[in-house]
Formats: sequence, structure tokens, C-alpha cells
Amino acid sequence: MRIAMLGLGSMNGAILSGFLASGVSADDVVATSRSAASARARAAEHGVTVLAEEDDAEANRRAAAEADVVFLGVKPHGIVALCTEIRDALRPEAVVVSVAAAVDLQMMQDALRAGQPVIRSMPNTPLSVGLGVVGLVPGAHVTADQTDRVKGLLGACGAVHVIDEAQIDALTGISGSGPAYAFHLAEHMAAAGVELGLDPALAADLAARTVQGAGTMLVENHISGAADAAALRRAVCSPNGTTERAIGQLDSHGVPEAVVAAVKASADRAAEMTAQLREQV
Ligand SMILES: NC(=O)c1ccc[n+]([C@@H]2O[C@H](COP(=O)([O-])OP(=O)(O)OC[C@H]3O[C@@H](n4cnc5c(N)ncnc54)[C@H](O)[C@@H]3O)[C@@H](O)[C@H]2O)c1
Ligand code: PRO
Repeated sequence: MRIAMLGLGSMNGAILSGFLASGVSADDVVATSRSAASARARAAEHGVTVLAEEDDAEANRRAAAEADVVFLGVKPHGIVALCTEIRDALRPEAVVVSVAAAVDLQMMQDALRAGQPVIRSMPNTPLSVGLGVVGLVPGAHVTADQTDRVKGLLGACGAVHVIDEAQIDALTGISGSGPAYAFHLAEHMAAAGVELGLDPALAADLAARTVQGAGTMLVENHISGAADAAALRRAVCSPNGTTERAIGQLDSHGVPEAVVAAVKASADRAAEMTAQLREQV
């Protein structure tokens, strides 16, 4: 299966790292970027061909023309223009997969040739280490076989959920944006350790491995059905112990409400962006 990755920034770069680690051959991937300098840097980093728009105005069309699956990894406001740009270069059976927030299937289908298969996705950056989460919304012209092929590709680097388009903003609020919430937590746990006198490198290591361990334990218990997040949290809290005091601080500082507000804000922003993009097309 030949793969094109148009726009090799944070998200498409993370997906590409996941693909290569899961056994996709670098020879089967052609990527594009805007500048020649970033194309060289990304090619050296991943060992794949990266064409630069700066060198070749046809870079995206060339990469798309050969591909069975085309990942669109540019910012949301650039997706429709990119669809229009590659429209006539795509093979009719090539599956276009957008990773962009807010750009709905209709906007992409309208910009591509009639009948072109399109999948809207919401991935997250831990795909780079094989622990991603992806929401997939197959468009009207996608066959079950094409969905399975994309699901198989992404499923080798994370958990894939096929969902309705109406659910994608909520999924974005949890798993699309969510890695940033976990990084934010680790960032501030480490900063507190430094305030308490720890060496910054030690504090960062403690925070990172604690988030990793808690995450792995949570997923294992979730899969087996043995315990949910609340039960695992309670198991760390000895009565009148250190953690109970700490969780009391999180609760009295409004952290549970803040997390709910954060997830909703991400979902609401996605919907707001969709409305703005619809006004522009
Ligand atoms: N970063 C995340 O965690 C994340 C998660 C889920 C979805 N997304 C989605 O991924 C998309 C990209 O976000 P990102 O964070 O990777 O941004 P980014 O800025 O890191 O990457 C975008 C890349 O596209 C390149 N680019 C722009 N126009 C181009 C063109 N015409 N041809 C070729 N390359 C072009 C840019 O140079 C840049 O490298 C967005 O639509 C976003 O909604 C991002
Ligand atoms: N990053 C993108 C954003 O912040 C989409 C989800 C994660 O808009």
C-alpha cells in the first residue's frame, strides 16, 4: 500500500513515526512539506522521500498521484485548498484521510471529485509510540474494505474507534487534545518537585514515569474490567494519608471541574472552527 503524507508537521510526523515502527516500509511513503529545509530535515529524520513545495509547486500532486492512501496533515484552514489542489491528481480509488480538527466530510467531498473516498479522522500524537487513539468517520463513498485498510494501518499504532461524525468533537476534547492535558500535569508535578528541592532532571523523570505507569495500569485494568480510574485512584489514597491530602487540594482547587471545562472547551472550539470554515467555503 502506497502512502502519501501531505504536510509533515507534528501530527502527520507522529503518524509516520508510528507507521514506520509498526513495519510500514519507508519506500512506500512519500511526504510533502512547505520549505526545502524542513523537507531535508524530515527526510533525514524518518528516512522517507519528502518533496518540498518550495522546490516543486507540484509536490503535493506528485505525492498524491501514486498513493493508495493520502493523509492530509495541514492546518484546518488549509485542508479544502489542499483537496482542490490534489483533486485531479488522485487516483479514483485513493482514500483521502484528513487528520484535521473541524473540517467536516462535506467540505472535503465538495472540494474533491465526485465519488472520491474520504475519511475524517481525529488522531493523537502518542501514535508515534504505538499508543495512540484515533477516531475515524468514513465518508459516503468509502467501502468497508477501504475503512478496514485504514483502520489496519492506524490500528498498528493505537486504538481505532469508528464513530459518527456527530461524536468527533467530543472525541477531540478527550483523546485529540488529551495528551496535552497529561503533559500539563507532568509539567506541573515536576515543577512542584523542583520547588521542594529536587534536581529538575530527577523531578521530570519522576513525573514522566508516574504518568506513564498510571496510564499503562489504567489501560490494563480498563481492558480487563478489573478496575476503573476512580477505583485505582482510591487504591492509592490511604485513609488520612498523604494522597488523600493531595487529592483534597486538587478537589478544593476545582481540578475536576477544570478538567470537564477543558474537554468541553476543546469540543466547543472544534464546533466553532467548523462554523467559521463553513462561512469561508
Ligand atoms: N498536533 C496534534 O496533536 C494534532 C492532533 C490531532 C489532529 N491534529 C490536526 O493535524 C493538523 C496539523 O496540525 P499539526 O499540529 O501537525 O500542525 P503543524 O503546523 O505542526 O503541521 C502542519 C504542516 O503542514 C505543512 N504545510 C502547510 N501547508 C502545506 C502545503 N500546502 N503543502 C505541504 N505542506 C504544508 C506545514 O509546513 C507544517 O509542517 C491540523 O489540521 C490539526 O487539527 C493535530
Ligand atoms: N491538536 C489540534 C488543535 O489543538 C486538534 C486536536 C489536538 O486544534
